[in-house]
Amino acid sequence: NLLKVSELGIETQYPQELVDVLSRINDWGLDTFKVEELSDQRPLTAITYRIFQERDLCRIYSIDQSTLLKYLLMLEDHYQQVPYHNKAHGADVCQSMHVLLNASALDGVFTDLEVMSAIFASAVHDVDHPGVTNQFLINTNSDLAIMYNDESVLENHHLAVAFKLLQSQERNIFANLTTKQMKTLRKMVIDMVLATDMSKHMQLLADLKTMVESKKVTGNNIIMLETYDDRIQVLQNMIHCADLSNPTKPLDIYMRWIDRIMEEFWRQGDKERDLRLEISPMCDRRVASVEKSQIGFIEFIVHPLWETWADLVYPDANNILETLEQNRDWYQSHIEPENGAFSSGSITHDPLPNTDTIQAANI
Ligand SMILES: COc1ccc(C2=NN(C3CCN(C(=O)CN4C(=O)CCC4=O)CC3)C(=O)[C@@H]3CC=CC[C@H]23)cc1OC
Ligand SMILES: [Mg+2]
Ligand SMILES: [Zn+2]
Repeated sequence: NLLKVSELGIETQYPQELVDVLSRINDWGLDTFKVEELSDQRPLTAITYRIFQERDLCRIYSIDQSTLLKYLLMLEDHYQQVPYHNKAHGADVCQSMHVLLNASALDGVFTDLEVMSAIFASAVHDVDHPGVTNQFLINTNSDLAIMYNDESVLENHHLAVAFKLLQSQERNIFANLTTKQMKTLRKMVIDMVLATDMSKHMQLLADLKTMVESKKVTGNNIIMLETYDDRIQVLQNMIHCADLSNPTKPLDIYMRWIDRIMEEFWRQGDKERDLRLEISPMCDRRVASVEKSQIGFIEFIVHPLWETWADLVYPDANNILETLEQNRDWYQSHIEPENGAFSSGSITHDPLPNTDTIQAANI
């Protein structure tokens, strides 16, 4: 088992099973929940450590393995125990980003530093998330909203926590980067995590569409990105896609993410009800229509984004888009029937949002 610990980075009673599950590290559809169970609740450390090994980043950047483990374990401990935005989500987005970076249309496009920045940004992107939205933090005059003046409150906080944890010498995984490399990494990580704020979604998607229309490729269909703005725009859309990847995963895995996000939204709705605040979209557990919310989420947000991403890296994301459309069709055909006026329980009230609802959702 000692060998296993150094290879895996964490202690576990199931070393062989964990090694077997992690052998799918490069696949879309790795079961993050299985890693969570088999790693003794250390999915973020297990997955991120494996990706650093897979990409040989410790050798390339002289990162001491015990320093990396200390940082990852501390980072993981700073994810809160909330239903969805917990360490399993961080691990899932990190692994999804890792797979997206392997698109053949992006072969050789990004430097090792950009790749490490993207993996790091994904691992840290929701650290210390309190399980409520930016709007809720603003509406309740929270300390975080005061600290960040209502602008990308959560995303600024995730970044501050992630970089603060680097400040101790025993956890500074970037100690051997040059000053210039660290400056570049820090800027790219900030730009990527800030791009996970859903209020940036429409602008990000519009810019991606423009890039797709004017796409320049080399002879063997590899995307050419000449400026920092082009390069960071692709990385921002990539982390945004990874953050919105639940509906593109195998249906059984997708359903388990839905259970978690809905419980987190409903707990926020419970708080809003107690505070006599207007209950946010999809947050009222008494009038929930989970299927309709997912269809709206896919139709208005997830599919437009993934359709455009699939264009950019054509044909590398075709299977992902296919699974998304199959999952959408599944929910379309499983909408609970409109209940009669006298039925109890979850009668559905959520109308599919028209555009001003979407605008109102401040996305
Ligand atoms: C697995 O399922 C989900 C996973 C994540 C999210 C997130 N949602 N959001 C916004 C909430 C407000 N939004 C809306 O209400 C838009 N909208 C409607 O008006 C009807 C249906 C619908 O989606 C936009 C997305 C987040 O901000 C979370 C944090 C970051 C990324 C996605 C997360 C939503 C999911 O299922 C609805
Ligand atoms: Mg977030
Ligand atoms: Zn996230």
